[in-house]
Amino acid sequence: MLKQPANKYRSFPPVALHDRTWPDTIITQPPIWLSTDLRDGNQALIEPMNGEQKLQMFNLLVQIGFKEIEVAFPSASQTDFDFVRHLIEQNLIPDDVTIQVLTPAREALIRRTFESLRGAKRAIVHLYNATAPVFRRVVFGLDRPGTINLAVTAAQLFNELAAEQPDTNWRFQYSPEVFTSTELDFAREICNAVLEVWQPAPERKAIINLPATVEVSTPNIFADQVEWMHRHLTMRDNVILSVHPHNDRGCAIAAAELAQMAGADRVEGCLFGNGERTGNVDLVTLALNLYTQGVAPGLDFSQINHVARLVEDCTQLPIHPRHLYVGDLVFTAFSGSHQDAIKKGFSAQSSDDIWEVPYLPLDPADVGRTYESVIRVNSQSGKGGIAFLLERDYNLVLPRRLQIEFSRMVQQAVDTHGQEMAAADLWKLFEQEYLQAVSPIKYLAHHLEEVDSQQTISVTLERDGQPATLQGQGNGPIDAFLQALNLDIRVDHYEEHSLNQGSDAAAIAYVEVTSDCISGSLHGVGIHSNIVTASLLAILSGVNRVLSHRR
Ligand SMILES: CC(=O)SCCNC(=O)CCNC(=O)[C@H](O)C(C)(C)COP(=O)(O)OP(=O)(O)OC[C@H]1O[C@@H](n2cnc3c(N)ncnc32)[C@H](O)[C@@H]1OP(=O)(O)O
Ligand SMILES: CC(C)C(=O)C(=O)O
Repeated sequence: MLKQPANKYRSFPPVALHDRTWPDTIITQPPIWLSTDLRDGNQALIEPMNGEQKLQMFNLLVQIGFKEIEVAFPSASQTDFDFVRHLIEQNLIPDDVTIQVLTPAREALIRRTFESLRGAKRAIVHLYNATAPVFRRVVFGLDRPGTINLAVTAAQLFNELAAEQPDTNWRFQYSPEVFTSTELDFAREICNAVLEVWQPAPERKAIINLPATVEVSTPNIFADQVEWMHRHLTMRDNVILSVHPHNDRGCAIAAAELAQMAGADRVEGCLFGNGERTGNVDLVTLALNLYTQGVAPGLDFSQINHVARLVEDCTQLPIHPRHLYVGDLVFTAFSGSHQDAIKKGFSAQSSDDIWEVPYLPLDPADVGRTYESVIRVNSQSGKGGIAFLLERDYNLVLPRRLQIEFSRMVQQAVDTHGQEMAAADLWKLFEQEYLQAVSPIKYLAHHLEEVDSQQTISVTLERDGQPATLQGQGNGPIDAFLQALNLDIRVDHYEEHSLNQGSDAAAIAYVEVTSDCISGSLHGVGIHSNIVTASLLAILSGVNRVLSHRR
């Protein structure tokens, strides 16, 4: 890399728009959406879609709710031309959907484009030519008037060819390609010249589309450019102002949002940001950004995984696991403090509240994702996440101090194996550590009697493989059992809850025990359909663990 990049690259000049209004605007409604997955998205694929894939994608876009879909560059290839014919001849375009096609400002290609649309009920024909100085100089060898002449001549041909097919409801769109690098006064001049030819009317608006063909500035500058055009275009009332951001600096989403604040009525882009180089603006993210601001986007992503898999099939491009809203990991927290806050957030959230679960800007259920993957445990996790998984999948509501104790064991296990632990792995470890702690003392049976509000217990145990029956008395079964055991072990804390519902519900008991022969405390856990038996099992689990942890 250069030590002095300024010798090779220059910064983008700001727009002199000191009374800009867009910073104070709030987006309260969705833009008109135009999907260009089948055109700009398609032209960026290693292998462009075949007719079957194009149809699959078209049907998906219709299902999602797009009303304007750029379906092809008909003069580019027979596949594209045939696809447009197929849609029209097979009557596959719903009445509320308008197809759009793109053509450069070249006579033969414009004629071929109109030919592809023969018999269409409605269509948007989209004309483009590059207008930025480097293109005028290097690509076309044209000065400003020459460039305007190219666009105007093409626009006139649009009028003529449309007149030859009067049964079609035509709408026209013009893009000064590379608008972002075009002088604003020239962009205005060429757009106005094209509008002059088309003479749009309120019931037949023209679309002026401002492409960030290459994103070259911060999004606030793009917003200034859009606001400037919004204010300076003639016939603005008869124009739908559209934007077409690419993502070269990674700001396409911001650019599209600020552009809407600056006056854009319409946004062109692709699902999941497919498109030339770094992609077109991601329409899924834009729509869900609106949704999480409480604005209905008019596009349905309630089964986002289905959309993602189909798009991957058609484009042969994988979606990154961290891709906004859709990636496999975007609703997943591994880190302990995040998991703790999410767990608490879920408990505090009720279904009719404003969504306020920490770290989750969107309820995964709204896009058809389950809560399954929200919390996953690895070496970065803490007690909150572990407790969440055991509660969600096994109905365990672990006392806080047991959470702390068990999370140390989990930490040790993930440190040793270096791998994620699923809920089933956590349960296995929990079972091993607490429920299978049956040595040296194993419970076999008990009998309990109450005499004069004193409990008398007779317990049959196996100690080091030898059967033994012990008797004890106390003011409750736990007290009586501890008396019967006659060990240096105290129960400091006891909790119990049912694991499932109904008459065959099992109970789980948790005890925290202390002893002079260990430092601190340890927990024991027991599960049984009889609540007293569950408590006795929990005490024995605690006792066995103390005996095996003895100093
Ligand atoms: C930013 C965008 O995404 S714009 C859309 C870009 N998409 C595509 O290019 C995909 C489809 N394109 C194609 O299939 C082909 O490029 C075609 C069929 C359109 C044209 O193919 P060819 O005739 O072989 O020309 P080629 O691809 O080399 O295009 C360059 C020529 O078109 C001219 N050209 C480029 N854009 C335009 C335009 N918008 N209007 C008029 N002429 C244009 C160039 O000046 C150049 O002309 P020259 O040959 O006289 O120097
Ligand atoms: C044709 C135009 C709209 C385009 O695709 C671009 O400039 O990126």
